[in-house]
Amino acid sequence: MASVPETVQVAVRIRPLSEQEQARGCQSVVSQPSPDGPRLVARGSEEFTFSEVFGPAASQTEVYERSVRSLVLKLFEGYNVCILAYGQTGSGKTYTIGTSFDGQLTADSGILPRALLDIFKVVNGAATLEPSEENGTSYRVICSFMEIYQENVYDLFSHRNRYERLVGIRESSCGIIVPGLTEVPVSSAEETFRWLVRGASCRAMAPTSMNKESNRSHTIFTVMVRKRHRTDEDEKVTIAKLHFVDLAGSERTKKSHASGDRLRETIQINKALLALGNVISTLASIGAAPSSKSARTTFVSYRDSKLTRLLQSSLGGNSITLMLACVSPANYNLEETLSTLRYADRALSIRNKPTKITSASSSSGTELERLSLTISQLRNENEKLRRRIATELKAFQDQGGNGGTLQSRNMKQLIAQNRTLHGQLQSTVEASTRNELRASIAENALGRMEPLLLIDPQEPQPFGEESQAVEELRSRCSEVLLRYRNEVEALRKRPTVSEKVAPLKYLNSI
Ligand SMILES: Nc1ncnc2c1ncn2[C@@H]1O[C@H](COP(=O)(O)OP(=O)(O)OP(=O)(O)O)[C@@H](O)[C@H]1O
Repeated sequence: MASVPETVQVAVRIRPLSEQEQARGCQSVVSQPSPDGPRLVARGSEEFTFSEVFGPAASQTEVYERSVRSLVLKLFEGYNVCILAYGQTGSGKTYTIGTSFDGQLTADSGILPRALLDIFKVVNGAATLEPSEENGTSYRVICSFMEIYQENVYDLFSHRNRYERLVGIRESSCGIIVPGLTEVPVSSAEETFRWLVRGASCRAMAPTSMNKESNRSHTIFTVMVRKRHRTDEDEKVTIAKLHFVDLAGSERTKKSHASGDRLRETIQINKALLALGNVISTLASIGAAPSSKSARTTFVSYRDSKLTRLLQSSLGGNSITLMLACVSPANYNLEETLSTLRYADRALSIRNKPTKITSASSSSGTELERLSLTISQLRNENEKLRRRIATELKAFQDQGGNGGTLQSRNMKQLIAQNRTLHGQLQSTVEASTRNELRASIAENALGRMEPLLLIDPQEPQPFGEESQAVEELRSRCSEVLLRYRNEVEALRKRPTVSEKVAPLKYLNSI
């Protein structure tokens, strides 16, 4: 099995000179000393080394095969994976990720539709990773699509109008969650393509001086794969997520001559990218000297933007991360290109701790997915216990069932303990199911209510008596919201299944 990269992988892609740049007589100022090597030279003298470098002639297939496919397949081992495109506006991020895919696979299709094809080849049995696991393995695939526009998060799969697509993000005991985000179960690549095309059509887009179809938001397309493998002895469930992050392009306001809405967007985009840059710099300094005192005490400011909060587990967290840094080769863009390359160079030092997600305490999955993991874990533990008791009981009976010996007393104790634990286990699973379902329902309701409380600056605002009525309604909604939030917090503080069944560990160690 291939090893897991522990630092963020960084691949740089140099796009070809655009027609506009050629017409302006721009020169290429970025080159590769050797065509397939990892080195790159900018301005003739500044040299960088990355995990991979793709020149202007590199095809979409080459980028996918060399840098992405092996990471996509890590999903099936239970690892979370994040692929993140970064770069100046118009540098080729959306082209490389394939967020603007039109549903037809061609040589120009980006890595996202290619990854979906590979995922469903495994899920639908056309390709197998581990032949021994062929039998008894089942999969469930769920996808979601969100965008961060001007520090608001929108659900791109929602059927509602733009304003009602707003969702909140929340920190929970199992990481960052987005309550109310639409999660769609999908069963084929084609079905997922349709969702991708539909979601992408709702993205905030506008022409800029650098790109006539510039994306003005950051998007995150997530594919979650739940793999359940059953054997006669036990059952293993892994849940892993693959995020495709298409960041909005950085842009110098002076150069773009943006004004009005475009200028406001640019300022917000640059602010979020600055927050991301700060997180990368801090993590890079920690990664460079991981055992130093300062590394242990340094604070990483994930909370500075929604983007960094959502990417927290991908940067310095438990996932395998690939940054695709996209650059223009034109001398006209040299300053932005150097800035992207320095940003990417720093990201190379970030250390992650990729972890397989097989336990119910994972940060992956929906509430119900996590619950199903818990139940499966408990079922396994119970099954092992039953087998052990059956074996010992048989040995006891084979010895004539002499009830007077120490062994028989131990056996009786063990059987009584098993009965008690079995009862405890049943009631804990039931209680946990009820708590988790109630938390999930309350949280979803919370996610739907919060956007209603926000003021949409684009809507005409009420005044006079109407404004007073709206204010009252808003204040009543806030109270309900607060009640919900307290309820969710209280539910989360209740003992978890693993805390309640701690005696099992004692029994196992007998
Ligand atoms: N490697 C490439 N080969 C051919 N064309 C490319 C390549 N990279 C980008 N392009 C073209 O360049 C243009 C800009 O690319 P794209 O929209 O992907 O940029 P972007 O970085 O996503 O920009 P923004 O941040 O403004 O959304 C598109 O017309 C795209 O087709």
